[in-house]
Amino acid sequence: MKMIACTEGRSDRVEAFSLEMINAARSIAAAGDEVVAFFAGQAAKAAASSFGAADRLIAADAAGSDLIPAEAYARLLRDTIAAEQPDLVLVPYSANGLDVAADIAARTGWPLLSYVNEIKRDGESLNVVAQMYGGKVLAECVVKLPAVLMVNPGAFEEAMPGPVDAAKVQQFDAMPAIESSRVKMVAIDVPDYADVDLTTAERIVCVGRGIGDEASIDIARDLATILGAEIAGSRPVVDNGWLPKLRQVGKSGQKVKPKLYLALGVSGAPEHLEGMSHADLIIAVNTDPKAPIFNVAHYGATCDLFDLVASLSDRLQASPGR
Ligand SMILES: Cc1cc2nc3c(=O)[nH]c(=O)nc-3n(C[C@H](O)[C@H](O)[C@H](O)COP(=O)(O)OP(=O)(O)OC[C@H]3O[C@@H](n4cnc5c(N)ncnc54)[C@H](O)[C@@H]3O)c2cc1C
Repeated sequence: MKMIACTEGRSDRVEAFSLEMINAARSIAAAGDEVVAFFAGQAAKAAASSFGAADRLIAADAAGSDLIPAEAYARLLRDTIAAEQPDLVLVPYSANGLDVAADIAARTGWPLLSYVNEIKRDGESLNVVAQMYGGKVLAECVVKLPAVLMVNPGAFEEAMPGPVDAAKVQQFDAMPAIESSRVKMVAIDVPDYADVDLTTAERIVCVGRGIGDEASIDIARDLATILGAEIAGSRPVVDNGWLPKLRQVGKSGQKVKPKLYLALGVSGAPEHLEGMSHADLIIAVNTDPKAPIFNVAHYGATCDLFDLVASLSDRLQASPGR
């Protein structure tokens, strides 16, 4: 079986979820199978020095531009699929991947399964566990190959980074596809980290919509201060203007990996998990025992966050240093 693991990166860095796509393919590869990493973007050199867990790398080098629209990425991937004839294409659930996976499935006629968390091999088919309803329901599916799977970042461990054998790197110019693309990506707005950089925080207290209103964030902020943690929020909290955008965790926010992640009133939608599921220790507080955040939490409390935060803050203040 031949598998293409789609990867991404910008400037001189590859996205961590790229290594997860390679590992997802590796996890179902049997002897004699081949895992081919596909990359399109400016970070082709970084891809060649990171994706050694794949058997080969096909890199479409957008040397002059970080602005690669999904339309161009999909076209480059389609050409690669036509040349390689893979049995399986793994695409990350990313802004780019959302467009690319649909394009590939529509044009090849292959089935597409989205929000994939688990993949097991069964002869010519795959048994796949995919999320539905923001992760509240898990669907067990059997899909015949060839197929396209859009895999949730955070669902698989990252493969060990390392260089790809130079003889196994096939590089070509992505610029013609970018220049002829009907969609032009004009700019990428990178956040200014002068205020806070959650990506380097060791402890994070994250509030979700369960916090109720802006004023109530103060009780979580006080707990964060006691814990020496940064305060963060899920997207609805940020969309409501209760916390600044730089403090949003998730797909369209920051990807964090603190030693402690305390999630208060966060449901654990896939887009949120993408930003925090690799934290060393996740503690979740939610009144709903079926909240998907408990699927990734190491410890969980099914209770009202206000009760827990109040008594935890009191206990910590009563015995500092514990
Ligand atoms: C393309 C795209 C990108 C996205 N990017 C992001 C992103 O970067 N980050 C992000 O977070 N989301 C993102 N989302 C949104 C995501 O799908 C969810 O809607 C969002 O994460 C839900 O936020 P939440 O958990 O705070 O709210 P909800 O899903 O409303 O959950 C609130 C939770 O609080 C619990 N609760 C309520 N009251 C209490 C209480 N008193 N005590 C304890 N628990 C309580 C409830 O049981 C519930 O589980 C994105 C969505 C899309 C489509």
